[in-house]
Amino acid sequence: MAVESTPLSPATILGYPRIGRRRELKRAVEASWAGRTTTDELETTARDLRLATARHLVDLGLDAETAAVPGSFSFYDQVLDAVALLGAVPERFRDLVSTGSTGSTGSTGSTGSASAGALSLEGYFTLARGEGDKPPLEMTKWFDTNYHYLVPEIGPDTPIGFVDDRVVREFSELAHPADGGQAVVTRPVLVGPVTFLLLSKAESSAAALRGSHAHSSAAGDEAPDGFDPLDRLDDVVAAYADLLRALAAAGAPWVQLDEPALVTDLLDVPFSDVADAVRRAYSRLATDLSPVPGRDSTDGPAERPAILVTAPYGDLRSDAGDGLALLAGTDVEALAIDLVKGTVPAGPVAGLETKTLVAGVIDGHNIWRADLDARLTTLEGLSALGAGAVAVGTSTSLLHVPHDVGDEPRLDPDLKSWLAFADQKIAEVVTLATGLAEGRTAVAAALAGSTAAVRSRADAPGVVVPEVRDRTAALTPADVERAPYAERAAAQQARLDLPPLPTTTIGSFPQTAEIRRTRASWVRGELSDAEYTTAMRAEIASTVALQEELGLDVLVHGEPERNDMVQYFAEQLDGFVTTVHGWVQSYGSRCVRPPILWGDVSRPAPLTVEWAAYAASLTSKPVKGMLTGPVTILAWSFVRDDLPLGETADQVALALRDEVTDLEEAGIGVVQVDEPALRELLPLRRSAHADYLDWSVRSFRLSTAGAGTATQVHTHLCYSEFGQVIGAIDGLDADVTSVEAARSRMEIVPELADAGYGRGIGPGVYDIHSPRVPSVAEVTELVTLAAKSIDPRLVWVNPDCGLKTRSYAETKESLRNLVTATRSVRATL
Ligand SMILES: Nc1nc2c(c(=O)[nH]1)N[C@@H](CNc1ccc(C(=O)N[C@@H](CCC(=O)N[C@@H](CCC(=O)N[C@@H](CCC(=O)O)C(=O)O)C(=O)O)C(=O)O)cc1)CN2
Ligand code: MET
Ligand SMILES: [Zn+2]
Repeated sequence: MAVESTPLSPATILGYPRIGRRRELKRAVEASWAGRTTTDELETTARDLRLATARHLVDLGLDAETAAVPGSFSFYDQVLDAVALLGAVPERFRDLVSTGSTGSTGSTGSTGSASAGALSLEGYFTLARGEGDKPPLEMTKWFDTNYHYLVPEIGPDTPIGFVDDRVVREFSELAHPADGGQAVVTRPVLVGPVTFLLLSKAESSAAALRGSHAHSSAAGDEAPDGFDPLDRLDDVVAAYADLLRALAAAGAPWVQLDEPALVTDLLDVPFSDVADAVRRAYSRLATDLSPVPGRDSTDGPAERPAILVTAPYGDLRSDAGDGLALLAGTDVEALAIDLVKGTVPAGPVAGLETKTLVAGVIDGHNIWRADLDARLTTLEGLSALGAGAVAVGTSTSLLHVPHDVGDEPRLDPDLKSWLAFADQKIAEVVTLATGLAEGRTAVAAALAGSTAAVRSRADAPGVVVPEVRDRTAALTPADVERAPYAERAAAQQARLDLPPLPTTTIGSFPQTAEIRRTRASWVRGELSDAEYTTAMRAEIASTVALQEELGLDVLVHGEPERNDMVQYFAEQLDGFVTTVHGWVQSYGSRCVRPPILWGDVSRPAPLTVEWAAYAASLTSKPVKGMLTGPVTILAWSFVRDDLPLGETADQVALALRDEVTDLEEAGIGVVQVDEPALRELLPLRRSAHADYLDWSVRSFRLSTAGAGTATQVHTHLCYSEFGQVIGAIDGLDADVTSVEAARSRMEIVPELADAGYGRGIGPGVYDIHSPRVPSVAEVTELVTLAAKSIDPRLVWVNPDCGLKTRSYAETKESLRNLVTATRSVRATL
């Protein structure tokens, strides 16, 4: 087998959506979880999907033989896949592991402390979803995206070995398809060893014994003294070496190792430590293992495939150090760099002369059709770097974009001509590769089409709306200021008359299958607008009645009318369009359809007032109006690339500001503006933080500062490691801030107090990511803890986040316990 001679294809992508064009994988996975199908049936569906996808990518122009097609499938998450590959299972799940025969070709368990064993597919899902009293692996945002990965827990004794050859089987199944049809030689994609460990948290042995789990921030806090997951690098690398041997034996010419940890400063690891780890890992994998047969005058087979290391999501070079020079200094055969977010040096880079440079010139994280002419110029300029070869690629995996613009018949044709989803991006990559190899004339028609689309977009009505621009241009510092907090707090208490430790929820109540079915019928035209409104009002009425019965103090309408907290707003604002099939995986089987923000934003009519006012008409308790903030609307949409984000944020903020005024006029005295994505949009490089925090905080304040003194403004943040934005939380100037805190046992409260935060704070006492019902004792303890760390008059009691993904049974019981516990603590104040 002439594996050594396969050069990497000149046109490739770093990854492709795996959920399926019609969310086939989501449906199959959820059916299997619900027990409606067996795991064998799930495996079959997944295999069919992988085969069909690989052949589809070949049809789109990726080469079937030169590893152009990435093997980037996952049942749930690529980081969890690495945990399974390594058998790196936390103590509390160790009973799920079989240590006997694993069915693996290379299950030598290369190193090992505790014996590493393979997880079944059910076991794999159990790590993701928890079971009984065993909480799942924690979930957190993947770089600056709305994708969430599962956080590995690695301790000094965590088993680590090559225990699961799923990747090898997935390669072989496409290289030698059982149906005798088109074979595809893929490039298996794995999280690289350095990134894997940098994203892991230290497993606390104490927590492992208790069966509870260590908290998210300050990983290592409870872990054995001084242990750092990176201490296990040699073990992880040894297991990867075994995997690479197995892939080589199966005939894989290339493998892709993703190392995005190299583009961020946010992991709090000095560059010198990262550099040491990279050098050590890749000297073992790339230098010590032979990529060609017969090295050292032996007749041995190749020991590994050629290696492509990728660094998506940002710039490899920063003030901290030069990650490009670092990678170029290793013996891997190819490097992929992000040329959408990253920059290139002007001159040659030592070490690149023997490597293929995969130039990520097509944006994997946004949906605009590329200016191919400009991108070709960038590609031509890369010759200055002195790489052995240049291939064309995407900046990131295409995981973050929907499948196909052709699937959106309802989009305006002009607008459609400006867009490229995953399949269109593949065509762009292929065109650029042809243009680079054969010259511009070979792709003249495609270049002309791209240029025409870019021009038509720039000139289209709605892209620039003078009235919107005039309004943002006229803003003054006074527009982001409210009266002093003390004055507000007094006016609000006089109006709302709340008890100490007021109880509330974060907004959504369970999105039941019935609500979704009703909306689906309405979207299909089977229900009239009036019938749909009646159904949603009935849902609101029952949610309000439930909250009254439970004895909550500040009620919500429950958000039943929202398909999604961002899509719902985008559907009603000018400047956005939404899609029908544009699903993107957010985590596991959960998907979102990010709206497309294409023009200047304005609000043609009120967005939420009718629903909130209806809820308020049903109760004498205060009802909290519920809006999504400007930063989160941008973070979870595809944003325009022709206007600075800060300016777009101000446009959205002004639309929300008008909504706040309308809510006030409808008699609503409490308004919450959610900003769960404040942390997510934080730039990966520290040098960009001040500017980001400045515009994000300003736009939030712009959206809320029109509120009167007696109107109580709440905000809600979640999915956050708060440390990096703690100053910004104070800067938002909300009267009450609710935050995720149940799993970290309220640690955010003293942190906020130390940072000088002195307004209302609602640390979550109920972890809504799990079906577990918190007991009265547990909530009592958490509330007591919070009231000890900050002035108890500031403390609110609420769940961690909205209840939309929970069932009514759990919700009722949990909220009942929450109210009971609060009353008992109140009695002690
Ligand atoms: N945009 C966004 N990003 C976010 C969050 C969020 O809420 N929104 N939360 C965080 C966590 N991420 C999440 C992402 C998705 C979901 C989620 O529940 N997604 C739903 C889809 C939500 C939705 O758009 N629902 C639509 C469409 C629902 C649907 O699939 N309908 C069926 C038909 C309905 C039926 O007959 O049952 C269909 O189209 O086939 C609606 O309610 O109208 C899912 O994957 O299942 C939850 C959390 C972070 N990022
Ligand atoms: N108001 C929203 C809800 O309760 C906030 C969610 S934050 C992801 O669902
Ligand atoms: Zn939330």
